[in-house]
Amino acid sequence: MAESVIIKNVTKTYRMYKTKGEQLKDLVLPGKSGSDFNAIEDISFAVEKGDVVGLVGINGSGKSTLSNIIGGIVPPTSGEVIVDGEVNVIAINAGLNSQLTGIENIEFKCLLMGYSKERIAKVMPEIIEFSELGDFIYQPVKKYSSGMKSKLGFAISVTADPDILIIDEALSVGDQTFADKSLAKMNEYKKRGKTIFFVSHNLSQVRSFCTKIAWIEGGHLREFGPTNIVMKNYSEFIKKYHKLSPEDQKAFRDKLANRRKQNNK
Ligand SMILES: Nc1ncnc2c1ncn2[C@@H]1O[C@H](COP(=O)(O)OP(=O)(O)OP(=O)(O)O)[C@@H](O)[C@H]1O
Repeated sequence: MAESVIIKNVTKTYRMYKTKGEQLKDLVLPGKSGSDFNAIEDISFAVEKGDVVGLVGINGSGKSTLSNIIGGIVPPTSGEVIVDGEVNVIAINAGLNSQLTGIENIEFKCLLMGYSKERIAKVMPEIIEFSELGDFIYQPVKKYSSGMKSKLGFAISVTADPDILIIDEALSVGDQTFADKSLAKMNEYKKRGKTIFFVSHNLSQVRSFCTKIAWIEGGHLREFGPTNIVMKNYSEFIKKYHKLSPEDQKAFRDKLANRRKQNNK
């Protein structure tokens, strides 16, 4: 089978500051204050065309960072992602301009995807209908709730028919009817052999929808493989994690966070 996404030694490092002063000092004397934090570190795996990959991990593990790097929204600090085809990311805020109206956002995203004026005019009614936003489509996106933003993002992306679709928690904020409709659309994509990345905390949805799982822990890839195997291990981990006292959970998260810090002063 053909590889559709190859992730090679990808690391994303953010500079962290405790105060505004530290941040300013780092501008004047680079490297003298603040510390580096690896949101993700040395992640490598390859995905084949038609794979539906669930990205799982506890809060802050690096799922969104990885999906934004695969989608080309965020550049990696080192490593590379090789993608065969057009990628589209659906997340609550991905690629939407809050100053523009819903309609203007649709036009803008379609232009970015290289659509002609005629093609935009053709897909516009389809996108508006899928979005269920009614007259809100004429309002600036800054007036939208997170569910409404997610609806608009989902409607644009599924109509764009990309080769690779990344869905980041987009279903968790909408209403149930919209989530069902979106899940049906995602299943249609799956049947057509498209590559999908699905970021979710809803483990039963992940289990039923995904064929492979990448389990991210503290910025590292802990496991990658078939859903039945990785989800068994991940569910056991989550059960144990939830049984820990809040102090022990914090100690576990701190241990992972320390591993991600560099050059600490
Ligand atoms: N722009 C940024 N600047 C600094 N740190 C960031 C930035 N974006 C993400 N991080 C940090 O990187 C880590 C990974 O964040 P990310 O959003 O990728 O995690 P996640 O697994 O998607 O979390 P969640 O399940 O809570 O959505 C977090 O500790 C986060 O604080």
